[in-house]
Amino acid sequence: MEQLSQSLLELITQTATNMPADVRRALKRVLTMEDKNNRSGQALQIIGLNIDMACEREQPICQDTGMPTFFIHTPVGVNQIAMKRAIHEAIVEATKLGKLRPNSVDSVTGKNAGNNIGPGTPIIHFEQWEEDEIEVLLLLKGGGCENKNIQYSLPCELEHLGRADRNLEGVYKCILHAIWQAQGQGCSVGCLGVCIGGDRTSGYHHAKEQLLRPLDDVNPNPVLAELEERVMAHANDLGIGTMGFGGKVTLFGCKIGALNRLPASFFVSVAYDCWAFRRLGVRLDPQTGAIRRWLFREERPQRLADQENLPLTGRELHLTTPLSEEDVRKLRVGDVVLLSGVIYTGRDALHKYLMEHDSPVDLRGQVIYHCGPVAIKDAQGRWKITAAGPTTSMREEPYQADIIRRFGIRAVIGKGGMGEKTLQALKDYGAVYLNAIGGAAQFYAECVTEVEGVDFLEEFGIPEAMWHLRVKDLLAVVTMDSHGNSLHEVVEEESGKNLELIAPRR
Ligand SMILES: O=C(O)C[C@H](O)C(=O)O
Ligand code: SF4
Repeated sequence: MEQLSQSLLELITQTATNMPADVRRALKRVLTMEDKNNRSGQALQIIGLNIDMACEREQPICQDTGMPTFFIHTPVGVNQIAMKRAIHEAIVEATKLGKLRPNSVDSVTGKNAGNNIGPGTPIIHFEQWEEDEIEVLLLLKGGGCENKNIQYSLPCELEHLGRADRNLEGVYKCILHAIWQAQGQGCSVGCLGVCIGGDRTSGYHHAKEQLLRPLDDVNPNPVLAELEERVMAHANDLGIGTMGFGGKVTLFGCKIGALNRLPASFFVSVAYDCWAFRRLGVRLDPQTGAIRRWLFREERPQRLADQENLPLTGRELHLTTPLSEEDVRKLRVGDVVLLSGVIYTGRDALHKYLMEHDSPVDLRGQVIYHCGPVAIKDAQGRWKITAAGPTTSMREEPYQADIIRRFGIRAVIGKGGMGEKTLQALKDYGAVYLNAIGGAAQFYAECVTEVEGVDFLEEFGIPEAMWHLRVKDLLAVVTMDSHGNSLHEVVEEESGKNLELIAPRR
């Protein structure tokens, strides 16, 4: 098995950087469904462009390279201990090369392992089979969409939908509710893996297994096939749209499986995957570990975007940091901004820290970017940002208003929107929320012209550190302004009403 580790490294690299063929086909269709001149359409164009850039550069599609989850079938007699060792080797190497972000954090100490190895990471599921090849499927599912997974225990009451009973109608309601509760926070357009039944653990596991099915297959169970079709026919009437901007497309796949359950339990487990749906596979020679063939991978993928640069409308507003109150008060929901100057990344660890400590830099008039980049050092020892899309902002809701007030921050860039407390702070202190396009890590890395410094690297690790980034023309949409308007509130409310129309209460 001398080639095994190298084959696995190729699998990891390709999965992080090259979108699967079936997902490309689905997204290509999605791209034609939205008008390029509206917010969702422009976001989709950026997503298409980002997928092309990632593939050409062999760099991560999204900076969150997710939880490496392997589903492996081996012929009887293959040494699984040796395979596990080879997987670990490949993961460490892929992390060094910046194909994976260091994503494994000690849950007790908060320390980032730095190499993606630790208790529970990576996840490896082995099974034996009677074929004479090894099959390795890899799913890289990021944290933002993982946070939007949801498990229902039927019967239950659902907002906007009323009672969900222990039957397929109840399951249908749960699935629609799952899409609705995710809004744009899981980087819609999304794709669902669903399991009806099982227990709490096997339910989620089987839901994820559904994501291993080709998007264009037909469910072998005709009842589930019909349910999948029904979800696909109606989910796009919700109006959530790309990134929750409102629009015609919200979902590009729904795969449903079922497991037997205990009489007392009836779970519906939903695994929500973002548009950055990364899963590929390989068939390996069981003697050498060499790749015999690829699964889901397109040899020479065609470009998804129409052109190499984003077509701008000319209506974009140019802003340079530091921002004044006047700059910010002029902005209204719906404006598209091109931001230049120095911005500071900060996510969970930094927000918690700033609640109790001073900032290492003066943040008056400055911009906080909710972002955990992939960063590697070049040959001269200088930091280079190789992937840098936004992270879900809602996690900072408990802190953001206080931090805006205490430090005089004028803009927050993130994705998925924030809540009422932050909206009030934007109004009270003159600040704005800018929604960047989630997952577009190459598109945003391109805007970073220089790393001017970094704080808390040792303490917080690469994704959580405070990076001082000089950016040029970073594109984002104003979705919460300083006049009390929030696009997220509007879309959530309207899609809630649509939910009531799609599946009437009983
Ligand atoms: O961790 C990240 O960079 C992003 C995360 O996947 C998210 O969607 O919030
Ligand atoms: S940032 Fe968005 S695209 Fe990336 S892993 Fe998170 S949910 Fe997926």
